[in-house]
Amino acid sequence: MSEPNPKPNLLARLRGSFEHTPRTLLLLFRSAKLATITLFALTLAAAVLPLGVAYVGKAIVDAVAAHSREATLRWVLVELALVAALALVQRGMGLLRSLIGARLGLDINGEILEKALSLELRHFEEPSVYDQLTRARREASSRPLAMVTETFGIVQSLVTLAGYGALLFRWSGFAVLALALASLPGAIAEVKLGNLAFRLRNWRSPEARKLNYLEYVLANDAHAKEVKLFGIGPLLLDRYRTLGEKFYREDRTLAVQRASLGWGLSLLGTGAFYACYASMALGAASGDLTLGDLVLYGVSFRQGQQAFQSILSSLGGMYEHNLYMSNLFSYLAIPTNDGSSAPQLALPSEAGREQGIRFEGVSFRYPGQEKLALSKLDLFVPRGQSVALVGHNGAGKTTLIKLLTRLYTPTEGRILLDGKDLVDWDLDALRRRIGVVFQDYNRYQLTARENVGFGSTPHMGDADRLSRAITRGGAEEVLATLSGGLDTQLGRWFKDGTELSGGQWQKVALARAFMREEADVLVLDEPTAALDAEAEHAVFERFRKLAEGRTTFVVSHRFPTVRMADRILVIDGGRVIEEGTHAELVAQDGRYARMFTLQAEGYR
Ligand SMILES: Nc1ncnc2c1ncn2[C@@H]1O[C@H](COP(=O)(O)OP(=O)(O)OP(=O)(O)O)[C@@H](O)[C@H]1O
Repeated sequence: MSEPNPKPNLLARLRGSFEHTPRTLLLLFRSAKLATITLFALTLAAAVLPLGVAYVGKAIVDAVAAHSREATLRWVLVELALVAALALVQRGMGLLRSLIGARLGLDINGEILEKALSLELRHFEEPSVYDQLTRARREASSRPLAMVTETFGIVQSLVTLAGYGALLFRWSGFAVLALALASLPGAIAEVKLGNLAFRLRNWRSPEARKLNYLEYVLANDAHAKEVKLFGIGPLLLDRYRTLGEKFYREDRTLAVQRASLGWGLSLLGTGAFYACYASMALGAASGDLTLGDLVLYGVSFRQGQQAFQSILSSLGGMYEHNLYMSNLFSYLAIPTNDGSSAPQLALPSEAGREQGIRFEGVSFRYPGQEKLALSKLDLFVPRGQSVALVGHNGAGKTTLIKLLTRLYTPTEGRILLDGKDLVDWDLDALRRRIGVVFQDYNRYQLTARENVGFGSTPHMGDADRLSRAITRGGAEEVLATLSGGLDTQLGRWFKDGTELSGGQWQKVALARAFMREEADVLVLDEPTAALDAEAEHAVFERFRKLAEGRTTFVVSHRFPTVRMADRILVIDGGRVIEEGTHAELVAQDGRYARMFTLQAEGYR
């Protein structure tokens, strides 16, 4: 998001306060058209009714002064009717605001999440985008409504102010001027402080995330074990408190500034009021004004001032809301390349087309990193070949898989599947062809049926496919232990959930990948690390059978698994440094052979 200019002039700030109002109103209109129109109509009524009440007040006093009982009673009844109507209008506005707020929050949150779905993996790993997303989500339920409420409030106050101004003008143009001038410094201060408050929160964003993170680590089931056993709780709590204290001090300074400035400015307004009031009272004393006029002008000045004040405080708020909306809109405008608009290139005919996966001079650098994670990789894997990737931690194996599955696009070079660049593939069609299980697979706190079925959502209701996937993933035994079968809630987050062991979760994740029966490229990125040796062997035996005719990539540190592959690639520093079958690589007596011997010795 573009940071607000640190020192824009007042006019620019004022203009900036309303920059996103039209688009927000449009959002509101789209979400709740009828309610918005009604709210606007009620706002106008709420603006006009107090003017009527003030005018009737004058009529009552004049009727009293004229000793007319009938007129007095009549005006009191009119005032009662107006006040009752005003109360009704205000209730209606309150109701509409809460309904519109709920609707708008839901719609905007939906839009934010929909956008999150279209973001690429790199966006989630970019702190600035992640901050933008967090900020957008944090206040989605309150800010847009606040902006609308504030805008309508300003319209209401402007109408009221214009009305009081007109009433007051009948007495003196100077009084109107005094009303405006006495309120001006407040306008400046509000806009300034509003800007400050937002920038404070904006600067804080990364730190605020840290605060949330500390909170999360301290009070979450997944971390509780380590936090207790390593005794890091007090240390983390201490950090949490230190950061929280810093926030508190900043907030306190701002609040004190706001309060003291507000106090000083309200004193100015009070002074202006009493100066005018004295002049009115003297006018009434000398008979230039009726008692009713004195009441009317007094009320007009006072209420006019209040209307002005509420416009001012709305301005400060508007500036903040507007900056929030600008954050939201720029988040929603992040350009994404989700493949939906990718040009669908005509493919050469099936017969003449290369079948397999080709890496051509592929290099990749993670956003914000200097080092290449993959460097000038050339590779061709014909359809049906099984490939194992081995290498030290951080060698680039997972990166290669992420590029192959198009979670990332190469920084340089290209990857072709069946002769067509991955970026030209329709993303859905591409993803349908690839089944993948990562080492950090998800544990959905949902039913077993959903945990498996998510592998192919169109087939979630296909009992045969589900059961085949469960068998292939080796998860039959896991399912057999669940009292509710496929409909058992998994995990501990929700009521009646059954927690699984690490290995059991892994089998469920494997079953999920096997739901993708159409996939002809299968990728297992160390998904068996939590399985015992016997279970891993069983998985790979099955995997081998299933994978017949399909292209497979397996990342593993275990040689009994690796050696089953048709072709082994040894990756180091983002390059393929050795390749061949197990026997060939052992014969080469290079890096692979050394790694193999080391592990074999470990098993002895
Ligand atoms: N999201 C990321 N952002 C920045 N750098 C990353 C990211 N993921 C990985 N890297 C870096 O890229 C390099 C390759 O990492 P990669 O995950 O591909 O290794 P790997 O061979 O799969 O390792 P392991 O066996 O530990 O899983 C490493 O130097 C790592 O620090």
